[in-house]
Amino acid sequence: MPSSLTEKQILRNAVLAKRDALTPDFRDKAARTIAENYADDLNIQSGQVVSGFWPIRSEIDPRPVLNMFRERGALICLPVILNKTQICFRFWQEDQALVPCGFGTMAPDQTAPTLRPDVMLMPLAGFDKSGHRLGYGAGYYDRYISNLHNQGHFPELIGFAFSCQELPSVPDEQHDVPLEKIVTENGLRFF
Ligand SMILES: Nc1nc2c(c(=O)[nH]1)N(C=O)[C@@H](CNc1ccc(C(=O)N[C@@H](CCC(=O)O)C(=O)O)cc1)CN2
Ligand SMILES: Nc1ncnc2c1ncn2[C@@H]1O[C@H](COP(=O)(O)OP(=O)(O)OP(=O)(O)O)[C@@H](O)[C@H]1O
Repeated sequence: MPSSLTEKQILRNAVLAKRDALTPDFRDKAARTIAENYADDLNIQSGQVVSGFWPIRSEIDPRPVLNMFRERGALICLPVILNKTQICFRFWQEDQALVPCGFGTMAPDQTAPTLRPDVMLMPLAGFDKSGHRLGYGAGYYDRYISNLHNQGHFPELIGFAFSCQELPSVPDEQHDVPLEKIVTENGLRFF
């Protein structure tokens, strides 16, 4: 719906400006606070496939949390941009070199196995109190998750963000897949 797309773009610009304004010190502390205080509550089990992301722009850095999960036996994977509509996730082993993958992202090269996440730590521009997520507007995650749902696989979806990215309301379109949880420097919330 064109009116809804316009509204999403306005919200995206406003919330990204807030995220861009956070200081480097605040960002580092937020990423460490989540790892130290809230990562345990996400209850990741050994053997689970967990997708993270390589932070771009002013995104929160999930790497401290991903390292913890890896130490506890989770298999960590990162998104790879395949083309204008599709992403996949490749296994990221400790100390494995990454290659540039578009839009500033880094990911394992094509020799790394493709994995299907059981738990997805989702990057986002904004979120609201009902768990609706606003991305960069490319629809990559919504499309990927809808394909998994069609295959009968329902990963747990966890937003990973700064608390200042909360919006009063994100327009909910039919293709938007809601989050189950969100973790910010202020704690873990369930929807
Ligand atoms: N860290 C991270 N990795 C990720 C995502 C993400 O949101 N964060 N993605 C989540 O989907 C996928 C990449 N999606 C992206 C989509 C758009 C833009 C972007 O910067 N778009 C430009 C417009 C580009 C153009 O003009 O064509 C923009 O919004 O200004 C970046 C990543 C996979 N990897
Ligand atoms: N399951 C889907 N199948 C086909 N097209 C889709 C699907 N999900 C989203 N899209 C398309 O992707 C575009 C962007 O959607 P939207 O604005 O919701 O992206 P976003 O959630 O901000 O981005 P992302 O999922 O990449 O983080 C829209 O044009 C939408 O029609």
